[in-house]
Amino acid sequence: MAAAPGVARSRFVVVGGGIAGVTCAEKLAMEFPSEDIFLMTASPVIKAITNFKQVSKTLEEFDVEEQPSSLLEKRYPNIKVIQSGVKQLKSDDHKIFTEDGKEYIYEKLCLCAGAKPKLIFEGNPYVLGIRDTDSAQAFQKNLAQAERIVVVGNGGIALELVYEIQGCEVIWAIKDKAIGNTFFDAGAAEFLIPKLTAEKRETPIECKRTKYTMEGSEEKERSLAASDKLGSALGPDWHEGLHLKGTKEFCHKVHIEILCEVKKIHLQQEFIQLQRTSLTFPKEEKNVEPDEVLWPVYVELTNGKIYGCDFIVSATGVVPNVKPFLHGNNFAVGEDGGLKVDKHMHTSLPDIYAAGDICTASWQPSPVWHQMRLWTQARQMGWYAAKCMAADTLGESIDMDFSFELFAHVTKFFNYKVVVLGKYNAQGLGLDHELMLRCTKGQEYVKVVMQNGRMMGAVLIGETDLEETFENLILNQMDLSAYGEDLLNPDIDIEDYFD
Ligand SMILES: Cc1cc2nc3c(=O)[nH]c(=O)nc-3n(C[C@H](O)[C@H](O)[C@H](O)COP(=O)(O)OP(=O)(O)OC[C@H]3O[C@@H](n4cnc5c(N)ncnc54)[C@H](O)[C@@H]3O)c2cc1C
Ligand SMILES: NC(=O)C1=CN([C@@H]2O[C@H](COP(=O)(O)OP(=O)(O)OC[C@H]3O[C@@H](n4cnc5c(N)ncnc54)[C@H](O)[C@@H]3O)[C@@H](O)[C@H]2O)C=CC1
Repeated sequence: MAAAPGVARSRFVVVGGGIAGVTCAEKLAMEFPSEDIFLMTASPVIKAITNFKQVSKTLEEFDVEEQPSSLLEKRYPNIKVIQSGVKQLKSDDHKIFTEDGKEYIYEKLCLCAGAKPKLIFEGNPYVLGIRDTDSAQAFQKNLAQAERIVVVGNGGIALELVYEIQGCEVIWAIKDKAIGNTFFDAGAAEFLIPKLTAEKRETPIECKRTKYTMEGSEEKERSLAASDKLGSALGPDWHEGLHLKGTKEFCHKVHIEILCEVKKIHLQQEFIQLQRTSLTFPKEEKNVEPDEVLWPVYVELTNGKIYGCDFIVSATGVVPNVKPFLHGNNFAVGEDGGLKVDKHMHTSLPDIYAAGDICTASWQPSPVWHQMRLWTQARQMGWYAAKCMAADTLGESIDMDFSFELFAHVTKFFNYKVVVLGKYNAQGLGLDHELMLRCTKGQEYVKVVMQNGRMMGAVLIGETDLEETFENLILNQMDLSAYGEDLLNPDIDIEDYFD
């Protein structure tokens, strides 16, 4: 049936031009070459995966490029990119409405609208989040004039920032006892800390990849905080094209405040007032210059300390972008605010799927897989959601994708290769587990998590070359009790052992 004038109809509509949405649209375009696939996105550019490499059964590596949507349409002529934000969904009528006043009817819809930074003191102009190209550039611009910043949060972004920033004092405020709590335990944190104090060689700052920039776009004056535009999350090595340098000549100067949160943020005037009454300035702290100036803003921590700074980076996690889709639609939403999806990436509403950062995996997972909002999972979910949409359309059955058998992530922190596998931090294992460690200072840190003689997870920092063997040992759940500590004995070639 033809759609009414002003209304477009497509069998498959995907919302979101990030990794999840683009991968989903590409896979649908391959499965249904004679169907038009509509890809709606609020951002003017889309994310494309290049140089995809399957490192092992479950570990994958790739680059992410920002590209004009015309390139995607050229690669897949049956993908039509519609550059407009979705402002409303009427799931009962299978309709979506975009910001530009248009209406679209779908048969099957996949929501891949990502997430946005969950900021502390949201709305405070001195608090910055980092998510997309715009916010990263706003950060770089502000850093170029900064002498001291406060970084709050202890996950991926904070870890990358404190290491990359040069020429600016960093006060790093973390809730936990040790750094990097989302990826490491205290032992790994100890291994990494010396890198924060080491003098870092000044590397030439250059763009590793050609990045697409909007033609004719002029550099606008920005306020401290970036705009509210919904861009896609940044790609691997996002900081390599940025000049993350403050005004000073030193490399690293990081002071870590543990077991604390931000209690209050005072503007300069408020601080001056308060100083007259109760608050006092920070005393002598390691890696903190004595204060001789007044700062634009002051951060009061729950441990009673107050630090002046130029601005604050809130690297405190993300919240899924569900807002435009919830009104009038009874979606089941997870505790983390994401759209709950079942083992076929299906939300609780008919014909609506979700993938990537927007969704909350709500199936019974494999004992060694868990969700983390990462680009590998965004790709895998987008791909698998398209396969599920295709199978439902064709009345076929489908098994869960193998990528959800084992949590596997490879990345880089403090210039070390980092591989995390399975329940690498003994997540959900309770007290009933054992840890085995091997560490050579400055070179490698290997930790395995064992339960009932079986390997459940591992953290591998440095060039350990153990990822494939450990991946297999976790996947096949072999009883390793007989090998004891030999499992980590560097004099034994573990790969031969298990051949
Ligand atoms: C600074 C930073 C560093 C990171 N580093 C790593 C890393 O090293 N390794 C790793 O694995 N992961 C990393 N991540 C996480 C990773 O980038 C994300 O998990 C992943 O990109 C999510 O992809 P997505 O497609 O689900 O969402 P997004 O990339 O956020 O894309 C969402 C898309 O939806 C669009 N959109 C939003 N709302 C609407 C709407 N209403 N209508 C239409 N379109 C809409 C947006 O414009 C965007 O195109 C990092 C994230 C950040 C911010
Ligand atoms: N190399 C990698 O793999 C990277 C991955 N990422 C991913 O990008 C996403 C966003 O990164 P992050 O913002 O770093 O999120 P995150 O989820 O990795 O870490 C959030 C951190 O903030 C802390 N936190 C939360 N609320 C807080 C509060 N009120 N006060 C103080 N601390 C608080 C948490 O304890 C946690 O340490 C994540 O999904 C992350 O996994 C980001 C950068 C690098």
